[in-house]
Amino acid sequence: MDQRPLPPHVLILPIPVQSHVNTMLKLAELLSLAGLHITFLNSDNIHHRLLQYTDIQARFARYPGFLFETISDGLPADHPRAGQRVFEMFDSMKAITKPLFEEMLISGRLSSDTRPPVTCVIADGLLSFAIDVAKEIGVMGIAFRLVSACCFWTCFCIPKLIETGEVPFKENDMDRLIMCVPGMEGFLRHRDLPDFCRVDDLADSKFQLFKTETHKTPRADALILNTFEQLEAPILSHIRSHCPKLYTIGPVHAHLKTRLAAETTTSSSSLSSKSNSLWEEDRSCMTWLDAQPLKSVIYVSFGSLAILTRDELMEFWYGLVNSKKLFLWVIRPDLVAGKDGEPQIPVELSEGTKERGHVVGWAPQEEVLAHPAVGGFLTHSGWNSTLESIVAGVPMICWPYLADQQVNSRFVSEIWKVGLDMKDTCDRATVEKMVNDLMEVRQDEFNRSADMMAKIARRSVSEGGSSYCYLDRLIEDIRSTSVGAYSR
Ligand SMILES: O=c1ccn([C@@H]2O[C@H](COP(=O)(O)OP(=O)(O)O[C@H]3O[C@H](CO)[C@@H](O)[C@H](O)[C@H]3O)[C@@H](O)[C@H]2O)c(=O)[nH]1
Ligand SMILES: C[C@H]1CC[C@@H]2C(C(=O)O)=CO[C@@H](O)[C@@H]21
Repeated sequence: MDQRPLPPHVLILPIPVQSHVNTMLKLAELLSLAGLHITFLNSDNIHHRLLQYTDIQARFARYPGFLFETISDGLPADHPRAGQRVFEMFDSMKAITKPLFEEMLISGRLSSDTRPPVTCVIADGLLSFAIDVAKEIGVMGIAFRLVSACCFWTCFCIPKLIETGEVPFKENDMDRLIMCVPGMEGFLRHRDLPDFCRVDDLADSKFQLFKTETHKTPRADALILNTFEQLEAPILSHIRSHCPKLYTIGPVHAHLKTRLAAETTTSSSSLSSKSNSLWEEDRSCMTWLDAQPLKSVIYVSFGSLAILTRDELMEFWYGLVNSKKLFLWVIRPDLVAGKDGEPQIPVELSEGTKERGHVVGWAPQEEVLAHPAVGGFLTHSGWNSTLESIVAGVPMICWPYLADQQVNSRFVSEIWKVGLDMKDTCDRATVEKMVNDLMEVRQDEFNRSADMMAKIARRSVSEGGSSYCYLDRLIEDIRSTSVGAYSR
């Protein structure tokens, strides 16, 4: 066996959905900046959409060791890949993607005379099969779970929730406190648990997926989380007692910006870390924002997967118009369920929107949140949106839709105090009141808190910050384990 150290070659496997791909592409670029070889394994569906709406090939061409590969997600081309149906992907990936992935790694066809063999696998934290394959071929297997530490830890405590009878819910007292999740005893209620805990039958496939996959995480050689120490310290210490090799490198989007800015080559300065959008961005919103007063606009977006009923859409719409505040709203082409034709929009809504609103199908969200005219964010509490809002110092109104969003919204309002939790309600009066509380009545209070948290977040990804140091340590560990790869 040739004992010369193998150059590090990392294979990255995301769950094929917008936010996971987006964040893992940013990690891939951070590792490429450090000179590591990267093979990024997208699904055919995602790869096609990235080529359609981004300059992804050109952007990554500057990294000679970077290569895109594709693999089937096992779903039919016309599958919606959104809403609760997104979870069907896990069955198809286990049935179809897993054997293809295994063959890809074991056959060694990702290496050649000019490309070293894979020496490390970084896989989405819910794809434990990829860690098993990494072990099989004797290379480092790292889980990257794309949710908050508080959500990860809540999922990790699912067996305790079952043991103590907290799940399934016995009574419908959704405000009863949960006392068996260490670190969350004083404020986590039943309604704040991930939505897949709201089941009567524990054999529910989504419930079992999160319970099983989360509990397999310690089998990985290490765990990466997109968070920063100062944001979730108490929870991170609980996680480290089970996953001692834990790298907190977030907010990843801000971390990449910092490292690209530090690059001396002129090409990197022109290559701002663009978003990796799967929809066409409508930049008219930036021109519209330029014409608005400071902190006068509430930005509204429910991420890439949430699906609203028509009634929910109307309640948000009336609440926004009745608040008399300016609003910028992302209404994705597939946001509203059963959009069979465009029923008549009430005149008071169309008039109010014409006067104070701007609607786009997809926005350059990081740029929007950084715009001085934006004073608030009505969000579904997806983890990337939450981190982007924290870094931008923009207070939030949280209307969680699924999974981790319920936990995130509770932390935003009760622990980090950078917003309001609108969980489990959707009526125009509440929307109007919360928008006015955030944008007017309590604006100074939330801005002070949000500004403080933004400074801490930015410091963590600056040189010498906790996330900056953890990323350096991750890169060093990948390099050193590459030496012993294939001989484990
Ligand atoms: O008009 C838009 C709207 C969103 N975004 C971006 O899309 C991403 C959305 O990510 P996120 O806020 O995390 O929401 P989801 O797309 O819903 O993400 C899924 O995956 C996340 C990470 O696991 C989870 O936290 C969420 O709950 C889950 O729904 C963010 O980076 C946004 O900047 C845009 O660029 N333009
Ligand atoms: C897109 C969904 C698939 C799983 C993700 C997740 C996680 O724990 O990684 C939680 O639910 C959703 O937010 C994500």
